Amino acid sequence: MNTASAPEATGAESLRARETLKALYGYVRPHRWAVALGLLCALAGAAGGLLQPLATKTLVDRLSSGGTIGTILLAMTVLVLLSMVAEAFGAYVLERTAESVVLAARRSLIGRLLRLRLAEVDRMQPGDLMSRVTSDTTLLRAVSTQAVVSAATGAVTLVAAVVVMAFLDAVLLGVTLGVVAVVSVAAALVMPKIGQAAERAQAAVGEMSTGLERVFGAFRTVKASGAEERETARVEAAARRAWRHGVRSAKWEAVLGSADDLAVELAFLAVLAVGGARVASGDMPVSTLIAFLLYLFYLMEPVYKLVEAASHYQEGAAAIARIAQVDGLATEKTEKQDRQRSVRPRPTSVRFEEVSFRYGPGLPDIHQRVDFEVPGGGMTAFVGPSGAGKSTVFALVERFYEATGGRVLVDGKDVTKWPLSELRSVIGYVEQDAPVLAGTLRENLVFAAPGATDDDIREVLARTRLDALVERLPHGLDTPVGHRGTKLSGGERQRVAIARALLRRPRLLLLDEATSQLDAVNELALRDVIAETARETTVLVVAHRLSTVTDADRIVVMDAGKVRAVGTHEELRAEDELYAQLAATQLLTSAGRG
Ligand SMILES: Nc1ncnc2c1ncn2[C@@H]1O[C@H](COP(=O)(O)OP(=O)(O)OP(=O)(O)O)[C@@H](O)[C@H]1O
Repeated sequence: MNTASAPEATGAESLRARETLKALYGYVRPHRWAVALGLLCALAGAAGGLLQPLATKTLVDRLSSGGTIGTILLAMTVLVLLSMVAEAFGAYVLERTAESVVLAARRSLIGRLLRLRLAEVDRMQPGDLMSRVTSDTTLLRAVSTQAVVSAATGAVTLVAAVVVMAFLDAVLLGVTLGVVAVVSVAAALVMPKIGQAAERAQAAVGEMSTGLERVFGAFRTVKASGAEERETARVEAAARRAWRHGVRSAKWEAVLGSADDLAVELAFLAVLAVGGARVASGDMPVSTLIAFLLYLFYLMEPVYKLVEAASHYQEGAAAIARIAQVDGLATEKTEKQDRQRSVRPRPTSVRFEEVSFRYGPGLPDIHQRVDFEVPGGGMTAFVGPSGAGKSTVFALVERFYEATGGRVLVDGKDVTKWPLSELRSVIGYVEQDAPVLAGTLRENLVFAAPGATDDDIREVLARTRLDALVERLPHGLDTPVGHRGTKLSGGERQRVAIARALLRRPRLLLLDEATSQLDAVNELALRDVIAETARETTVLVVAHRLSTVTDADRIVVMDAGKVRAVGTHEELRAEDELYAQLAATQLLTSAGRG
């Protein structure tokens, strides 16, 4: 059997039991009064149960002495009803609280996930991160309230029952506890196995989400590659792993569940034997034996509760460990800020001072002492072979990653000194694959500038030549564009992405040109948009088209993580061998020297 790979399975081990308990307390703390109320109700219910055998003993004693039993019967009925009401109310309070714990955990996870640093997201799988929000938090439901209350009521009622049993007959209690102790040791050995299986099952659920996310992220490619069956098998394998570990957890839970039954059954037989002998010898009245046996069955309840609490705890601890891993990931510090959109903004300058950068420890240097200066305004193109580090320049300007050496300055100020949200608010960024989000065209346009007015939108639509498209669409701006904008053409998606960036009225526009060639009309339109924008904004373009560079005020030629030359098209064509080679082909990046 394949027992392999639960990539995150070490989580529970790494998070020590004390930390798990601390984290659990953190979840319960805001709801402690509700949990206390639930506990009180559960205890009231349990107390009702605890009094029953004593009432039964009194009833039997009265019957034997020929007394009346009406009042006792009435009292027992009221007791049963009251304890039922208390238990039902307590259960509701706890379930409600459990949902609130899940909500709080989800809210904090969601808030955290969207603020994660890009380097962390590069390391993790988005599908797995999603499953922590959807699936792992669900497991908190039982552990945060039910397990806490079950453990507390179980412990209290167990002690109370033991005290009453000791008062009834110490010898029989000794027999009972002896049997329970033996079975408890066996149960304690089983516990960690449940936790381990639960964590592996949750990790497999994460892998399943990762697989699905991968498929839907490239749905057409999957179909076009005829990869449906292979991808189905991949996701199914994770589903089967989740099943296998789930079943393993169920098996140990069943063992644990029967262990508590066994404890009580064995204790019952032992008490019956020893107690029967003592009644026969006249050392003990029969009513005491009956009451003791009833307590023994009553004991099932707290023992069952303790076992249930323990297995919920094992499952919950697995979830807590996985959630805590997200808490351990580095996030960005962003502050909310009101943007001033009315005034025409001043273009910013950009400067790289001897910038070195690698994407992570142990990865190669992508930038090696990159140094260039771009004054405010105008258009600067970055060219160079594929992988030279051009898009990485943009990632560092946006501070998606931080330079490992040197400084990146925007408007003369180190990007690490800018408040992050302020830095990004002056930048408009168009990614290379120009992502469009599910939703309407309008939602996509105002995504980076939620306060944009209809006039702003109209102006930008005209500039990006999207007005004709809007007129054609059945619901105009309110037409849904499909998952990732699949209902738009590639050129339209790119122009939507540019319009979105322009609506932000950026002081600096970062445009990572798509490698695909646009048709002549679109190319011309795009060229005009960039030229127009460059009049009032600093525009940096990772250029893949000759037309873009011939228009540029300056061109930065990059090669293997270094700036090789800076100049205009004419200058570079005459002076730089690589640039001359690149420019000789229409598609600038394909002439890589490899
Ligand atoms: N998130 C990342 N993690 C690790 N390595 C990365 C990451 N992003 C990019 N790289 C690596 O960094 C190098 C430079 O990438 P970059 O995207 O800056 O190149 P580029 O010059 O823009 O290339 P292209 O013209 O093909 O878009 C590449 O070799 C790439 O493999």
